[in-house]
Parts: sequence; C-alpha cells; structure tokens
Amino acid sequence: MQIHWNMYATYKNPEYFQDPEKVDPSRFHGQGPAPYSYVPFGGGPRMCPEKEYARFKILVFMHNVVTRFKWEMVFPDEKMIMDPILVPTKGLPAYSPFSSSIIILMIHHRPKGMHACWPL
Ligand code: HEM
Repeated sequence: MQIHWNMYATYKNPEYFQDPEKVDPSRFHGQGPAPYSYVPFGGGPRMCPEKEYARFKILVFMHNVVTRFKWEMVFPDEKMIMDPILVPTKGLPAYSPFSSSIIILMIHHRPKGMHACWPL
C-alpha cells in the first residue's frame, strides 16, 4: 500500500493555517508554520536538492521585479475567480479543493498494486 499525501490537506486546513484563503505572508514570520505542515520542497532523502538555489533565484527575481519596474493594476476592482475543475459527485476529501483531478489521474495512471489513501 502507498499513501499519497497532497499539500492541500494541510495548506487549506485552518488547524494549521489560520484563515487559509487569505494571502498573508506574515504567517511565515518568526517560527512559521508547524513542522511538516508546509513542505514546498518535499522532505526526507528525496527532498529537492536545489532548494536553496531555487529560493535564492526567486529572491533575486522578486527583488528585480519590485525594484526595476513600476506596477499598477489594469482593473483595480477586478474580482478573482477560480477556474472550475472536475469534482466527483460524491464530494472531495476535506481541505482538498484540487484533489479531484489528482484522484482521477491516480485512478487512471496508478502503478499496479498502488492504492490511494486520502486524509479526511
Ligand atoms: C521553486 C522551485 C522548486 C520547487 C518548489 C521544487 C520542489 C521539489 C519537490 C517537491 C521535489 C520532490 C521532493 C520529494 O520527493 O520529497 C523536488 C525534487 C527535485 N528537485 Fe526541485 N523544486 C524546485 C526547484 C528545483 C531546481 C531549480 C532544480 C534543479 C536545478 C531542482 C531539482 C530537483 C531534483 C533533481 C529533484 C529530485 C530529487 C530526488 O528525487 O532525489 N528543483 N523538487
């Protein structure tokens, strides 16, 4: 049996990220999120080997984006919507708004003998 973890199980869980839909960079200040609740580069022996390189490059990129350009909203009051995705009629696992497409992918492409477990 293999257990498939998906990031939305914790990223959208208010138990770990208060008000999870809010864009709030300050949630990463200080000690930041609880251990193992935020793992953008994976973990363990197969963790992304270029984690620090990627972080450094993004830092340089963001620095230049902010300091070298002037930005303004084309439509200041424009509302954002989420593009609709496939949703199973019997519902989704808790806190997993995008997992339906992943479930479907796993059903069609999972390796022989692999089973999916979902955090509910
Ligand atoms: C924002 C940028 C990046 C993110 C979010 C990211 C994320 C990840 C994640 C989640 C994994 C899987 C870790 C696991 O299985 O636990 C991974 C693996 C890997 N990443 Fe990245 N990565 C980034 C940039 C890069 C860059 C720039 C390189 C190379 C120049 C790179 C090379 C690799 C390699 C070679 C692995 C496979 C490691 C292994 O299986 O042993 N990544 N990355």
